[in-house]
Parts: sequence; structure tokens; C-alpha cells
Amino acid sequence: MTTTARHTTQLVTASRLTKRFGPLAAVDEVDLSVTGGIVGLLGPNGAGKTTLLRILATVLAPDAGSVSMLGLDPVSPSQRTEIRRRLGYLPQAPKLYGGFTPLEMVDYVAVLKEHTDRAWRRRETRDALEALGLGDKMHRRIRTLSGGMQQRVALAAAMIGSPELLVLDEPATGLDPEQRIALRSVLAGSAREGTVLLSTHNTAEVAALCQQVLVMDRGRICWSGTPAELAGAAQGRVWESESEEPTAVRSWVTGPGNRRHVGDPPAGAALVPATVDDGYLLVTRLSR
Ligand SMILES: Nc1ncnc2c1ncn2[C@@H]1O[C@H](COP(=O)(O)OP(=O)(O)OP(=O)(O)O)[C@@H](O)[C@H]1O
Repeated sequence: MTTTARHTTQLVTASRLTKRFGPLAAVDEVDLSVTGGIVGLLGPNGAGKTTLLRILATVLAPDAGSVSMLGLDPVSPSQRTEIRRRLGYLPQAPKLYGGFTPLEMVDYVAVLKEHTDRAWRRRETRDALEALGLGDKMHRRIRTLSGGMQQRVALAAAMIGSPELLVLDEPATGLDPEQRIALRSVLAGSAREGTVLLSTHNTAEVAALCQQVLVMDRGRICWSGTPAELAGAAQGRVWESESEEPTAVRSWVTGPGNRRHVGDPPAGAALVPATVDDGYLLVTRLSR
């Protein structure tokens, strides 16, 4: 692993990145700049998050625009190979070999990444599986593990070798609350060494973990900033009442006889402190 990459200020940049499926622009002229830490990608179903992450992981080629990963250009075959060596990717629906054990699966991925030192692979594989709470499942066939355990095997495979850049598509899917919280520590550890870019639907995760948030909607990045700034976007614009409110852009029931609203509060409205959820709901509605 080179030390220069650790000091690359712009780890991921994209300019007018576009991917079309027929008439649909799943990723629509996206500009992006990721410099470090843990970056959360939020957005509604179908916003284009997975498509964007697949492009960044070099699994999918864009139709237009350019991207630079770790200072390298994925269009060049040799640089694409170098990116893949230095990047860890968790797809949305990871494919694992059910007949392998977690130990064999993660070791296999390490071999594909050209880690030739067997003793190193053995140690790193065990460490990764143990960090993800699979210490006692290493020798079981993957097909006999639960969905959440299989997700953690796929995470261990993505993390093997402490990649400089981790691209994780909904990493907490299927994890129970205890494992979700444990994953936060693991990702915080990864971010001390490199950069983590993850997609999620969980705003609490973003608030707890991420230094930067990107909100995507209809193929575009419609907002970016810190989690506190996302909550701040709705500050003074969230109120509660018992009735529907015509000036609200979003309203939802929070309990018997109580509704929460985001939008333009009427005079005398009972304002409440804004959360990351409120900010997210506001910026995705305002982007339309
Ligand atoms: N291979 C494909 N062929 C055709 N359309 C596709 C393909 N992959 C994605 N799409 C479409 O592109 C859009 C973006 O999909 P994508 O999976 O990137 O969204 P997402 O933000 O990850 O959604 P989710 O939160 O539901 O996972 C959707 O309208 C989807 O139907």
C-alpha cells in the first residue's frame, strides 16, 4: 500500500457523471468531491445511490462525465486494476459462495486482491471476521448462516486489507441493533485509516457516524453538508399540531392526535427542534 494515497486530498471526484437506463438518467450529471472521513449517501428508493456507487466501485461504466478515484482514472485498464486493488466494495446484494466458510470466502477475496502472503491473509481474515462478531462462525458453511451473518461476511470481505477507500451499499442491511452499533465502531476504525463512502436509509446512522452527508434524489446530488447542517436546514421550520397544515411540505403522524410538520410554520406554531430526519425530508421535497 502506498503512503502517497493516504495524503490524497481529493479521494473521489466526479464531474457531470451520468448513467442512463433507456430514457431514465439514474445518475444525472453528478458532481462529487470526497476528501475523507465517513461520508453518508442518503436518498429515496430509486434515487440513483446504488448506480452511483457501482460506478465509483468501477463495476459500471458511466455514459458521460468523468470520475477520479484515489487520484486514478478508471477508464485506463491499468489504473482501474489499481483502483480495484486499493478499494473495498460491498454491493447492495453481495454474492457469496454458500459452500465456502467465512474464512475461505474472505481469504478468497484477499487472494483476488493479490495479497500473496498466506500468514498475513490468515491473520487479517480472522481479525476482520472477529471485528464483525463472527469469531465463532468462521468454520460454518456460509449457506447455514443467517442473513445478517452473511451480510457481515460480505463486509469482512470488503474490508480485508484495510482499503484506502471503502464503498459500502447499505452496509447495515439485515443487522440487528447490537450489530449495527458494533458496525459503527468498525467503520469509525476504518475511517481512521482511510475513507468510507456508504449509502443508507438510516438517518440516525448518518447522524451518529458521518462527517459529510450527500442527499441524492432523481439522479442528482440535491444537498451536501454535515449532519448538523442537514438538521439545521429545517431549524425553525418544524412544528407540531393536532391538525393538517396547508403550509407544510411534509406532515406525518407522531402519535395519537399529534402530527409533525416541515415547511413554512404559521404564526404562533409550536416549533420543535429539527432533526436530521426533518432536514432530509425538507431538502428532498424542496429539490422537486
Ligand atoms: N440495470 C438497470 N436497468 C434498468 N434500470 C435500472 C437498472 N439499475 C437501476 N435502474 C433504475 O435506476 C434508478 C436508480 O436505481 P438505484 O438502484 O441506483 O437507486 P437507489 O437509490 O439505490 O434505490 P434503493 O434505495 O431502492 O436501493 C431506478 O429507477 C432503477 O429502477
